[in-house]
Order: sequence, then structure tokens, then C-alpha cells
Amino acid sequence: MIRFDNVSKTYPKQPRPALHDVSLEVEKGEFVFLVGSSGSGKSTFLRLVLKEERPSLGNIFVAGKDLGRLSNWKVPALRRQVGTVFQDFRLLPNKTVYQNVAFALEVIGKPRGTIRKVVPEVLDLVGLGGKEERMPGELSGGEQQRVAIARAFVNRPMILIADEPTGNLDPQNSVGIMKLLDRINRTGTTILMATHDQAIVDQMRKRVIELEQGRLVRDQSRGVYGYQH
Ligand SMILES: Nc1ncnc2c1ncn2[C@@H]1O[C@H](COP(=O)(O)OP(=O)(O)OP(=O)(O)O)[C@@H](O)[C@H]1O
Repeated sequence: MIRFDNVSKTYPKQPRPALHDVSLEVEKGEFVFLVGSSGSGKSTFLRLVLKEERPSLGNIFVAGKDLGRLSNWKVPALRRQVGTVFQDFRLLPNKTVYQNVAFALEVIGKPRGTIRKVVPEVLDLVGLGGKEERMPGELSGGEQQRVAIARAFVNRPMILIADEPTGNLDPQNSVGIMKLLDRINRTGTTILMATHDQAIVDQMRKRVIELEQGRLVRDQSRGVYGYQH
């Protein structure tokens, strides 16, 4: 589903690469945590998957596509296959919960009938049934993140990328969000989540990929946040 072959990324005017010779493969339906200290290259990795950045060296394959050979006009189609969730939710503040999710479908030209059917379904899935008409500012952080996940998932992408999705949440809300991501993963969606949340990683026991100064230093199935000595 995602393959990196000897990928390096050096940003302009930077002395050291943000990613250095990273090779790995993520299969369809996997749940992968990406860990590493600040600046280790996690966000760079995620941006490369979305083709928001290009590698300086190496090849990247996402959902069967060689990103190096993907023409620019096909990038939006790629991004439709990859839902994204961020630490700061990124909801539209002047739209209701329903409108925030519906908007994701409107911009890709889905018919109104489809939108009316699938938006309530996905809001139920994330536990927000009954809150369709609320504004984001009238929701808790955990609820706002549920809206963001509903918006990312409503189009049933093959891959869901989450960059620190629990970073702004208390432990209880974080557990709720992880249960939801786990449920989405069980539908067959591949999940790639960058995180600093040790408790979550230790609890979930999923594959853990660790970056250190841009290098892949650990790839462990059913792993924990830090090394076990
Ligand atoms: N647009 C950019 N231009 C130049 N350097 C960048 C850019 N984005 C990231 N970097 C550098 O690349 C390295 C990796 O950054 P990256 O954001 O990928 O790390 P990270 O692991 O996601 O960190 P964090 O956990 O703080 O989000 C850092 O040294 C950073 O300063």
C-alpha cells in the first residue's frame, strides 16, 4: 500500500537530510505508528506519502502508484485515496458538523443524494449522531477530532494518515479517538499515525517504526514506544 525504496529528503539550504535512505513497506490494512523525537522526520515522511514534498533520492509507491511518475493532475486523485487528520483538527469554524463533513464530498463532486445518505452514516460511526447542527466551537476537543476523522473517512480512503491526532486531547479523549481509529482500521483502511503519545503506543501494540535524525532505526511488530531493555 505504501513503499519507500531508499528514500532521502534534503530540504533546500539544509545541511542534513530530513530523511536518510529510508526503505520500508506498509501492507494494506496495517496499523503503523511512526515515532521519534521532534525533528526526526515523521512529518516529512507523511508529506512525502501525500506528494506534498518530493524525495531527493529514491522511489515512493502509494496505492499502486509510483509517485515519481505521477503527473501533477493526478495528485488530487491520489490524495482522495489518503485521508488526513491533524493535531489541530483543521475544521471550518463557520460550518456546522454536518457541513464540515459534507464539504469534503462536495468538493470532489459527489451527488447530493449520496452526500445526504453517507454523512449521517459516518457521523454515527464516529459517535456524533445528534450533533450534526453544532458549530465546531460548541464541541469538545475530542468531539472536534471525531468530526475531523469523519471528514477524512467519509470518502472511504484506502489510507488514513494521522499526524499527532491525540496531541491536543486529554488521556480519556485520546483513548476514545484511538478506539475509533482502530475501528476504521478494521474496515480494511491502512492507518499511519505519527505520535509522541507513549501511553497510546504501548496500549495498542501495533507495528512501530522509529525514526532518529531521519534514519529508520526500528521497525517492530506489536511494538512499544521506546526500546525495551
Ligand atoms: N519545509 C522545510 N524546510 C526546511 N527544513 C525543514 C522543513 N520541514 C522540516 N524541515 C527539517 O527537517 C527535519 C525533520 O522535520 P520533520 O518536521 O519531518 O520532523 P518531525 O519528526 O515531524 O518533528 P515533530 O515531531 O516536531 O513534528 C527537521 O530538522 C526540520 O527542521
